[in-house]
Amino acid sequence: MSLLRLSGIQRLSPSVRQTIRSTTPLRNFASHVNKPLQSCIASLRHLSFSSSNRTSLTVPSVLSHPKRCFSTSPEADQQGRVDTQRLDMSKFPQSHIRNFSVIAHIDHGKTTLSNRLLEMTGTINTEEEKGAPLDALQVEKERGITVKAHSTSMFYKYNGETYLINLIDTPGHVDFGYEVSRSLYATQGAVLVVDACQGVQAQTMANFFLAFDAGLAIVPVINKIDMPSAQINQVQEELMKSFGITEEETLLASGKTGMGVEKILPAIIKNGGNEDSPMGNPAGPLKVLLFDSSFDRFRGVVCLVKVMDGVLKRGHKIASAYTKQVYEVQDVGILYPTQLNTGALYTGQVGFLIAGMKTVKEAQVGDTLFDPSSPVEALPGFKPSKPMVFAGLYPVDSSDLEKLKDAMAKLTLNDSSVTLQKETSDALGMGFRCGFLGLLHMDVFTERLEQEYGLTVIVTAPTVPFKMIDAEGNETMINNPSQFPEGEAGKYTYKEPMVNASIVVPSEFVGPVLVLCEGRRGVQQDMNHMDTRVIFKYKLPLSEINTNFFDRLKQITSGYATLDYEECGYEPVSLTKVNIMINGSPVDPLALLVPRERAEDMGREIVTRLRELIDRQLFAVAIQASIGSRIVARESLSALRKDVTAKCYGGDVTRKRKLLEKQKEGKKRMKMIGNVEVKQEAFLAVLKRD
Ligand SMILES: Nc1nc2c(ncn2[C@@H]2O[C@H](COP(=O)(O)OP(=O)(O)OP(=O)(O)O)[C@@H](O)[C@H]2O)c(=O)[nH]1
Repeated sequence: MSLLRLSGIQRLSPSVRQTIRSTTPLRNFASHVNKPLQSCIASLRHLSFSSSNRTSLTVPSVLSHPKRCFSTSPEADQQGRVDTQRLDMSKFPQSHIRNFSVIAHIDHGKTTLSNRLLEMTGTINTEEEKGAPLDALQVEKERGITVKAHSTSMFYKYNGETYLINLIDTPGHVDFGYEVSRSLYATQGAVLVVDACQGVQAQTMANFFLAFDAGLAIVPVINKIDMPSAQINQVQEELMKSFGITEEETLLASGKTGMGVEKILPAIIKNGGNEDSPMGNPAGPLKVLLFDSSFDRFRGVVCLVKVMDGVLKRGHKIASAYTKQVYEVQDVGILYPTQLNTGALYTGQVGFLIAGMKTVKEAQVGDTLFDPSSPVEALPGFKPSKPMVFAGLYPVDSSDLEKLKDAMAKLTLNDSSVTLQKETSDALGMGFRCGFLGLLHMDVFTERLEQEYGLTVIVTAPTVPFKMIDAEGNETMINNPSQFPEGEAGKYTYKEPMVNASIVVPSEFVGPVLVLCEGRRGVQQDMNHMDTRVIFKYKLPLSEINTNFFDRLKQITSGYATLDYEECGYEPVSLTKVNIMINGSPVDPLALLVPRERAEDMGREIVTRLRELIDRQLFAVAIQASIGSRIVARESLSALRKDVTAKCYGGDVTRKRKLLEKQKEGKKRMKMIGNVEVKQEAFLAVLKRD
């Protein structure tokens, strides 16, 4: 068995190359395929996916450090466990280190498989630890999704030698793609997990090409082979057709039962050989890549680092290339799976670092840390993640504003991709305009506010960032419909963010998917057949993807379609604002920016939907949509008071109180707009489209 890696490019047959070229949704991979390896590496060095939100690699780490050092490793027991009390990290030279990420489409079983590996190597032992050590956030456990990449080290004995293996479990959802790209930067290999029932899906392709472009060794694993509906042969064919991965290269496993999992670590060690151990100069001046950071209430900022050259030791001084600040290393070690102080990390090793940084802003992801007495050239760094969805967050109870501010400040300590700005709404009072990576990211953030800080918030209709351009060509970003210059809109031109979307769908659903994409202003770029499935590539406005596109896609394909997308620049749009009024008063959080040609239809659709979402009140309610001063739609709610206690025969006070309490509970996520109660669903009515 051999690992697929950069040098494997030449092995690909012309038909496979063609398939990769035509089915590659996200990168211009084809341009590297036919070149000799040297020029291929040279061009990879200069790869800069400038238009990509997901991709932030610029120079694959494997290419930038020419030296390696080999010697022997320390003794471990048969399972690979070492005496953590006397752990000497200097005993793990580069030849005995493997750093790899686990990548896959969402729900294909990365976390389950990663946990199996930790169990197998004795890294986790107790039942509690086996729970879900790699999905640490409450929201991750509850939803069964990974939101943040999780790094863990383990020891593994192979052919009498102990290896230090660092595994990074990455999120599968497209919103958190930036976590995948920066994780890949700290690794030399990637385990590509593919569900045996679902086969190659949209994020399988996106993540494969991220890893492939970074020159990583790829270990393909067909997972969930215990499932009765597993179609191993078919998935194998898809891997061959999509990526040129042969049957001999593929491992079969089940993260759930543990079947076949024992072959994964040997594959990572053996097949890559020393070629896949991390490079770097152990005798060189200290150079450390900071690839992730989090905030610990007790310990301050915890950085995740990879030592590129030299040795990182407790007590030594380090400087940040980004902030120019100097710190003293207070603690350094590996995550096993919790922090284990080792006093030092050596070239090629991945672990944590605590250096008295006060906020995560000081711990800029992609930063280079070095010895201030021996300055080094900074690593190229990562492109910062850019928020693509903006929404207002308002406390249901206005007196919670300060609490909300504090809670958001704390949450953003751990999630620097969220942007915050104070805003005031006529209808909702004081709140915050927040920028998120996508709708799931927004959902997770608001859920964490509720779970971790007990705060209930109203989220207003999300909008994408538009560009407003004046006659001189000056650009202003518009993240809120209230910034739209209604009276003088004609003085400006507008641009909207676009995405390149890849959709994988069974052939029988081609028709409905075409109709959906065209209806959402999509322009087809490509369409390819892969056995019984079709891969579409569409250029679509991001605002269209954000309005229940994925839900509709799932509905019309009986749940089979998968979607991946990445930002691909801005295109002109003729923009206008639709205002919504309740009983004659404009409700600013319900306003939306839409293409002029769709504005009237959208106004009508939203007013109809709001009619269903706003409860009847003691008085009549009029809901209207207007464009400028022109009313384009109107719906009315007649007066009615729903008496929830009507069925309680007079005397039973306790029962009556219980019902009223229940009704109160149901009103929790509501806001009074004028004298009309508007519930959370109404604010998100704009997200729904037929
Ligand atoms: N039958 C079976 N089910 C599995 C296997 N591996 C994972 N699952 C199930 O598949 C679902 C998703 O598993 P996860 O490990 O959370 O998937 P993931 O890829 O980490 O998910 P994200 O990080 O959210 O993308 C869970 O319900 C698992 O129990 C397997 O080998 N066999």
